[in-house]
Parts: sequence; structure tokens; C-alpha cells
Amino acid sequence: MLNNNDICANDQLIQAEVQSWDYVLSYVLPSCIKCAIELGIPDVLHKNANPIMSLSDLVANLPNLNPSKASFIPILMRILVHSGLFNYHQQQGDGYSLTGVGRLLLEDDPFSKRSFFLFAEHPVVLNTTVSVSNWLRDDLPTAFETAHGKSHWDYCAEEPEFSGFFDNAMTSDSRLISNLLISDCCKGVFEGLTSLVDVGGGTGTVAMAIANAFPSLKSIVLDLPHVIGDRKGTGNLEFIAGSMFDKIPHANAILLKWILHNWSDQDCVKLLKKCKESIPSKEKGGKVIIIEIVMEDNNSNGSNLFKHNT
Ligand SMILES: C[S@@+](CC[C@H](N)C(=O)[O-])C[C@H]1O[C@@H](n2cnc3c(N)ncnc32)[C@H](O)[C@@H]1O
Ligand SMILES: COc1ccc(-c2oc3cc(O)cc(O)c3c(=O)c2O)cc1
Repeated sequence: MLNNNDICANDQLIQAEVQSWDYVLSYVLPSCIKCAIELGIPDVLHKNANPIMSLSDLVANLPNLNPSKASFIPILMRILVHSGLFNYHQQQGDGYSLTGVGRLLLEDDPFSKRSFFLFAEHPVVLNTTVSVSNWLRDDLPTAFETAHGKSHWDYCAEEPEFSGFFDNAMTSDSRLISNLLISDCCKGVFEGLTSLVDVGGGTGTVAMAIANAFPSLKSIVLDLPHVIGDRKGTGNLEFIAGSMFDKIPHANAILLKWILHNWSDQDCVKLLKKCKESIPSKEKGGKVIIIEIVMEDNNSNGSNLFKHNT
């Protein structure tokens, strides 16, 4: 007969067993999201005349689904419904619709996260994440170098396909943040400035939004040559190819969005010193604007672990 201690131990074991299956199978959801995006499921649901689309209509409208695989779509949909990306409408005879978060997988949604999902599931990124234990055993500076033999930035310079995935992911977030930066809540940060360099500004989404919102402010994007490519500025927007560790153009202000977290503390100090050399003193209006992921202090409950700070 089981005593109370056995029952407690059993409960703990069952809980641990359930939790461990969650971990083992946690790779399934991102793969299913990638699969749904690549099959065009969110866009097909969105373009349907009726917000609820039947399973048969969905299957019939997927542009590149092999008909021999149609019977697997309900399984895929079941996982994605369970995860909150799609709604399931049983009364309407197996119908599906997009949820709020499902809309973020659409190609044309202004706040789309689609390219971030595709980047995060790119084989080059997956190979990096599975190399972390090797990286901890070798003497290379990043897991990316352990997996691919060169730095992320050198790899991007040589592999335009992967670089495109990376730049698109960054651009998708920049669209969201740009709207916020020029809104009433943040625009005061830029008022009175006559020039700004978006250091590591990627394809220029943020700098372009700032240039449009503040016509008397000159907005400069500094990024590596393979990112700048043959981009040409217009009016108060300029693109400059170069390394931020070599030279940062002079301006009133510098923007660093999602730059510092990519570098070691020593590199960040080097970069921040370069920034200081390129702007006037604080008293004369010089500023460095940092948009970055910050971690709560250890005393918090962790519910807000990652958040944007401007
Ligand atoms: C994480 S991304 C952020 C891009 C952009 N600021 C954003 O938030 O969307 C980092 C950017 O830094 C650029 N970068 C990396 N090394 C650089 C260097 N030495 N000089 C200038 N830009 C660099 C990358 O090409 C990339 O565009
Ligand atoms: C807000 O959360 C994030 C922002 C940016 C990044 C990120 O992720 C990667 C992933 C890679 O495999 C290579 C990279 O170089 C990067 C970044 O540079 C980067 O900023 C992650 C989370």
C-alpha cells in the first residue's frame, strides 16, 4: 500500500515527467510555425472572404501543398490552434480563423513577426544553437564561430541569402519601434536635434522614419558595406558604409538599437568611447540613445524578464 510520502514522490515524478516532455517537444512549435508560414496558411486564412475558413477550402487554397499530404494539415492546424495562433470553430464544420497573434504571421501586417520566425528557424541559426556546448569547450568567442568557422558578420557578408533573412528579421522589429519612436511618447528625444547617426542601423527603417518625421534633422545610417550595398539616401537621409569600430560620423546624437547586446563588455566600452568622440558634450546637447533588451534585477519575480527600454 502507498503511504503519503510515496504519493507525494509519485506526484512529483509525474509532474517532472510532464515537464520534461514539454522540454523534449518544445522544438515542435517553432517548426510548425515556420511550416505554416512557408505553406502560406496565415495569408490564405486572411484573404478568405469569410473570416472562418473550412478545412477543405483551406487545403484547396494552399498554393504549394502536395495533394498526397492533405490529410496531415488537420494535425498541423491542431498544434497551432492549441498554441493560440489560430481559432478552431467546430460548430461551423471544422473551420479556422486567425487569432490576434496569428495575424503577426501575415506577410503584409505592419507589425509582422514572420521574418523573425523564419530567421530563428533558419538552419544556420539552428546549427549555432546546437553548438553551444561545443563552444563552451573550445576557445572561440561565439557559438556562431564554433558552428560556422567565421563570425556572424563575416558569414553575412559572404552569404547574401542568410544575410537577407537576418536583415528582414531586424527590419520587422524596426517597423514596430519606429512608429513608437516618432509617436508622442518618444518624439521629445529627437526634438531640437539637427543630426543623428543610427550606428548599425541595418537597412535604414528607423533612420528613414526619423528623417520623415523630423525634416530639419539629418539622419545617417552607418552599417557594414554588405548591408548598405548600393542604398542611396534622399533629402535628409544618408547611408554610409563602414565599421563603427573605425569611425562614426559626427552628429548631435547617436542611436544604438540592438547593438550593444551583440558585443562583449570590452567591445561595448570601445564602441561607446567612439560614440563619445563623435558627439558634442552633454551640456551642448550631445546624446547617445540606446534601445536594448534589459534584464530585471535578481529580486524581481522574473515575469518581466525581457522588455524593450528606450
Ligand atoms: C542586431 S542588428 C540591429 C540592426 C538595427 N539597429 C535594428 O535594430 O534593426 C546589428 C547591426 O549591426 C551591424 N554591424 C555589425 N558589426 C558592425 C560594425 N563593425 N560596424 C557597423 N555596423 C555593424 C549589423 O550589420 C547589423 O545591421
Ligand atoms: C529582441 O530580441 C532579440 C533581438 C536580436 C537578437 C539577435 O539574434 C541573433 C541571432 C543570431 O543567430 C545571430 C545574431 O547575430 C543575432 C543578433 O545579432 C541579434 O541581435 C536576438 C533577440
